[in-house]
Amino acid sequence: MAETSASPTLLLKDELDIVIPTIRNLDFLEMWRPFFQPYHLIIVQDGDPSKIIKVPGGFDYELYNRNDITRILGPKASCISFKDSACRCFGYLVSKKKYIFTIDDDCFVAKDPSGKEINALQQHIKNLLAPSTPFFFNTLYDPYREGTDFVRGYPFSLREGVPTAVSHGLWLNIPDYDAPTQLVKPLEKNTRFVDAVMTIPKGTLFPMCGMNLAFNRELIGPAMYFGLMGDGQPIGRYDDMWAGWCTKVICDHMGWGVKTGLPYIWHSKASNPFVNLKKEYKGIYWQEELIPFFQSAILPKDCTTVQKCYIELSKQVRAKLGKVDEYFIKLADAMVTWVEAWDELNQTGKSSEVPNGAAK
Ligand SMILES: O=c1ccn([C@@H]2O[C@H](COP(=O)(O)OP(=O)(O)O[C@H]3OC[C@H](O)[C@H](O)[C@H]3O)[C@@H](O)[C@H]2O)c(=O)[nH]1
Ligand SMILES: [Mn+2]
Repeated sequence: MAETSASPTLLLKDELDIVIPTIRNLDFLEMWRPFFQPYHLIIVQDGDPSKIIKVPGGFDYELYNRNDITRILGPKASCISFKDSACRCFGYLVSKKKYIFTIDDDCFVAKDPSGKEINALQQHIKNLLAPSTPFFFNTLYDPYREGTDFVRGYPFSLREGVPTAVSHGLWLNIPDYDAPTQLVKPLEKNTRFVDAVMTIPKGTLFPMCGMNLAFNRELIGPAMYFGLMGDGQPIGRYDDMWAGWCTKVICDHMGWGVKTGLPYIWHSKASNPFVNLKKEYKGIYWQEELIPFFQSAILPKDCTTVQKCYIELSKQVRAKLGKVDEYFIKLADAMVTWVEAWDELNQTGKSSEVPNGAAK
């Protein structure tokens, strides 16, 4: 794909929000300042709403705490997790932009093998603006990157590709391992930089991590619900996994692409594996039933919008996973509440965005 004269990043300066969940602080923004400063930030403050989160000067942002979430959503706030990074999806709800990039507050600028700092946001933008190839795998990976192309035998009828809905980035240093793996390999670091972006083939699920993720909100936003986790819930650290499975099934149905690979960020802090084990353990055996469910999920032809797909999926979750655990009945209800909140905030054009400060 030929590079436009203007850098892709500038093309989306006013079309992309950066969503950051935080229960700590935002010092990490200093390192990202050269790449993030031109963009609007949506900060979702988790935990105690009376705690003051200091935003470094010079950033254009809106900040929402739990009181804001309750004020804006009323009873629908029940679908937004508390005391879990899943709260970040509130930022997707209130954004008015076409694209979202979400990043954790312990993720820093990584360097490529040449020592050059990686502008992760720019790479995500390139990924989202270039088509995907879910129907036929290109063995030279992303055919739209400079210096590569489709290989011999690649059908010309498929070379236009399809719209890209999701760009899933990776992590150097602390990899996104589950608790058991973290426990048995406490010192393992990811030092491998793989210079590749690839489309995840249609019909294939993947473990989506919310740490370094971008998506086309206008396409897949209504399905990017980070499931009910944290306070009062029997499970944690499966919010992004849930969103990844739901969105991949819907992207496959709608004919959109999901990419993974570049960009890398530097993940600095390993969360406590014992705490993580307590959060994850039910998910570790439940997912042996969840994966077959998503692999066999079929969406009817009359599901022509993401909302209709998501509601249909929630019905199938209730019917088929409700017997695994009653949690999935609650989650199916929360999925419906999420779509209702999405439509309420995004059809009336109600803007909750205010410059540089707390929400209205
Ligand atoms: O109760 C909480 C805990 C954390 N956050 C914010 O979420 C971000 C991730 O937190 P942390 O870096 O401590 O967790 P990790 O285990 O490294 O994160 C991975 O697993 C959990 C999620 O799936 C996450 O996306 C993964 O990256 C960070 O910004 C915390 O401040 C919170 O809001 N509430
Ligand atoms: Mn982390």
